[in-house]
Amino acid sequence: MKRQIVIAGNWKMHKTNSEAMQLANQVRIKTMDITKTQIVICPPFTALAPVYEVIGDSRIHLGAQNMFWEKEGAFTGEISAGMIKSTGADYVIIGHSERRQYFGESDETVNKKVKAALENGLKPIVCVGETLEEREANITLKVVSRQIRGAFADLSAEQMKKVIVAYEPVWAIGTGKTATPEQAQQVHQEIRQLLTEMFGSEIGEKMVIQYGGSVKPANAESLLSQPDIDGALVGGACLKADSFSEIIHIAEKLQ
Ligand SMILES: O=C(CO)COP(=O)(O)O
Repeated sequence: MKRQIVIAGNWKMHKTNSEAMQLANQVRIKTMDITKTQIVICPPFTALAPVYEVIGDSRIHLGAQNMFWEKEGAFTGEISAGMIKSTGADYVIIGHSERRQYFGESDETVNKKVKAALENGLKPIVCVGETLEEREANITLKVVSRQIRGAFADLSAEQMKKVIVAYEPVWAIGTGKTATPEQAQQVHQEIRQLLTEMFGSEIGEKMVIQYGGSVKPANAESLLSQPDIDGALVGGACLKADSFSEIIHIAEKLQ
């Protein structure tokens, strides 16, 4: 049986508050018939509270795109897990490749953030993935394993029950180049095997592993039909309610 599919939209640095509320409302209306698929939308920090007003207690969950690991203090410009939680969000994306590439995030900082998120009742969506150079050098598995071991160092199996992993090959993000379903499935299977080794078969079996990288209505079905692909982390296609809800409806039919 397929695990529950989780479709998350990473809005990245898009949408003013009024635009964000409009998009969230359109997504809410277009997904009213969805009962099985878990939907998460991740607007920028500034729009979290206003978007929560729109989605309220609907089945749509709210997530942030990043956070800092400290509780509070003199960290100008940073946002804590508790602050995110207070907006109504219950998810947070951690270690996105854009954060790693442009903002110096490392496996170590990802690990600190994952721990702080869990301590504050936020479910982390932890991103891993190789660059094109790494794929061509045949070190995809090595890179992804290092990222997984680093991100989840010192965590218990109990804590891992709250975690989602997103495999996002860097070369497929925003490029229109998707990993083929077979390429993605292979890495997902390897990630699941590694999680089983680290945390036992229950975690390995139940872990939701999303695929991200140019997911759109045209390729969603072939990706989501793979046995180890349990959802999608959608960038560009989540900025339009039509394409995002189309992906969600494709997921709904597969369960
Ligand atoms: O980075 C992504 C989601 O986190 C994927 O972005 P695109 O869907 O635009 O390739």
